[in-house]
Amino acid sequence: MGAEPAIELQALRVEAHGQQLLDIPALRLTEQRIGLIGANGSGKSTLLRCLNGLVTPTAGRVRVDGLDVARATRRVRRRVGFVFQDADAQILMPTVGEEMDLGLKALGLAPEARRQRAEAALAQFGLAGMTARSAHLLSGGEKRRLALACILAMRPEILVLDEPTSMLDLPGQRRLRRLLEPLSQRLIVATHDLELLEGFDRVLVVDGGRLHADAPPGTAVDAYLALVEAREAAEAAA
Ligand SMILES: Nc1ncnc2c1ncn2[C@@H]1O[C@H](COP(=O)(O)OP(=O)(O)OP(=O)(O)O)[C@@H](O)[C@H]1O
Repeated sequence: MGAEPAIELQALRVEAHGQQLLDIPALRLTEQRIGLIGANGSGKSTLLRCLNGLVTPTAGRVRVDGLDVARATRRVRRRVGFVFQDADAQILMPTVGEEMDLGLKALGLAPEARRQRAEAALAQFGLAGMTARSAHLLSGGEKRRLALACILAMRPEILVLDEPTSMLDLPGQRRLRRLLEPLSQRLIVATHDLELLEGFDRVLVVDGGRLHADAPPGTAVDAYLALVEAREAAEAAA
């Protein structure tokens, strides 16, 4: 078992309450920019959650850079930063500064190092000088950027983003895309924002918990569109 930079999924099944949520074949993910698309309820969040142990598969195994997610969950979570779809679910502390400090404290960093990292990450995400602000009174876009800044300040090697641009207005979506683009981390992003996939290396299409396509963005988006159109045609004919 080497520390090769890859996320490896052994054939993965997730079941809950007798229902199959995910049934994905073995996959090896090594690319820098990987997208995950599919209809509401197709299993995108469930798959992302398997990557850092938030969901434990019923069968199969996930390895991140050689680490078994189920056994080395803490080490995997240091490596894999997870940004939730709902920033409100991620933001726990009353102020921006306290929120930034929470994860950095957990890393065992000294106060001055925490302050420096927090300030740098806030500036990177357009939130400089906002440490005293109430985290819960930020706008939706600011909350998203705060959630990202918190995770990135912890310097993960892989960033998992669940619908990072949902609920953002057009300028907010564009701003977030521009912020994500230069990041050196490997990104794995579930999204309905197909423009976000521009320049991605690989896109997985999930449908009903199964892998429908695995291709570069253009081909994958075409496969997704064809799937949607086939469903619509079947519905119209019924
Ligand atoms: N813990 C759970 N118990 C039972 N069902 C679950 C659980 N978690 C998710 N599901 C169901 O699994 C399916 C896939 O959900 P998931 O959130 O992964 O979809 P998604 O593709 O991320 O959807 P969306 O685009 O709406 O965010 C849904 O039908 C959901 O209701």
